[in-house]
Amino acid sequence: MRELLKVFKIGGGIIDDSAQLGQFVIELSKIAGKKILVHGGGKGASDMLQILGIEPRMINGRRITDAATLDIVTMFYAGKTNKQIVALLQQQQVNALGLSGADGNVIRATKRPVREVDYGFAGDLNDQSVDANLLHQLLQQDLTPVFCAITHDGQGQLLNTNADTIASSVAKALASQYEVELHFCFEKNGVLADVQDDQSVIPQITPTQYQELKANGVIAAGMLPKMENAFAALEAGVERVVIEHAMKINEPIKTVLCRS
Ligand SMILES: Nc1ncnc2c1ncn2[C@@H]1O[C@H](COP(=O)(O)OP(=O)(O)O)[C@@H](O)[C@H]1O
Ligand SMILES: CC(=O)N[C@@H](CCC(=O)OP(=O)(O)O)C(=O)O
Repeated sequence: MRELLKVFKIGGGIIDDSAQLGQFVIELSKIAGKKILVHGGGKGASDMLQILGIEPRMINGRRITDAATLDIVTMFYAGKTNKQIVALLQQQQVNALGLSGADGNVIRATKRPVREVDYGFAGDLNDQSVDANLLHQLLQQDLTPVFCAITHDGQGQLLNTNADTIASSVAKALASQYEVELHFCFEKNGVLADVQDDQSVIPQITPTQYQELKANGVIAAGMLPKMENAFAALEAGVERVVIEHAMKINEPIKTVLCRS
C-alpha cells in the first residue's frame, strides 16, 4: 500500500495576512504524516512592485515577468515569504526545508514561448520537470519541503511559475510512489455557489458540473486556472483534490473534486 502524502498550496490572500498565515501554519502542524507545502504570494508581490514603482501586469492569471519584475518576485517569494513560512513551521516543530526549483534541481521549467503574449521570464512545467526521487528522499528524512513560485531552466535563468501549477505538478510527480491528496487552501470556505456567501460551499464537483458552473459564471477569475490544475491532477493519478479555507483544513467544510 502506498503511503499517504498531502500536498498543500496556499495563496497570496492568506500569506498577506500574518494572523491568518500563523493560524494556517498551526493547523498544518497538526496534520500527521508526510506533507509538502507550496506557497504563492502574488498579492503581496503586486503590492511590492507598486511600492517600487513597477506597475504589475497579469494576463489570464499569469504575471508578465520582465527582468526587473523577476528580481523583485524572486526576493519576495524565494526570500522573505519562503523563509518566513519555514520559520513559522519550525516554531511549530515541523522540520521545514525551503526550496526554489533551482535548489537540488528539484523543479526545472521552460520559459513560456512567446505567442500572442510575451510573458517574459515565466516558467512552464511538463511531466519531467519535478525530481520525484529527490522529494522522496527528503520526505523519508521527515523533512517538509516548502516550495516558492521560483523555478529555473538549467541554463542559469530563474523563472516565475504559477504556484497552483507547481502544486499540481509536484502532486502528479509523486502519485506513483504515494497516495497523494492535493489541497488548495485560500481565504474562502471552498468553491462557492455565490462568491459573496461563504456559507454556500459546493461539497462535490464533477468535471461535467464544473463545465456548467463555468458557463454560468459561478466559477470565475482565479478559480478557473485552479480548477483546471485540480482536474488535471485527478486525471494524472492524484487520489483526492480538495479546495478549502486555509484556516479550516482540520474542519469538515470543503469542496472535494470528483473524477466523474
Ligand atoms: N465560485 C467561486 N468560489 C470561490 N472563489 C471564487 C469563485 N469564483 C471566483 N472565485 C475567486 O477566486 C479567488 C481564488 O483564486 P486566486 O485569487 O487565484 O487564489 P490564490 O491566490 O489563493 O491562488 C477567490 O478569492 C475568489 O475571489
Ligand atoms: C507566472 C506567475 O503568474 N507567477 C505567479 C506566482 C505566484 C502565485 O502563483 O501566487 P498566488 O498563488 O498567490 O496567486 C505570480 O507572480 O503571481
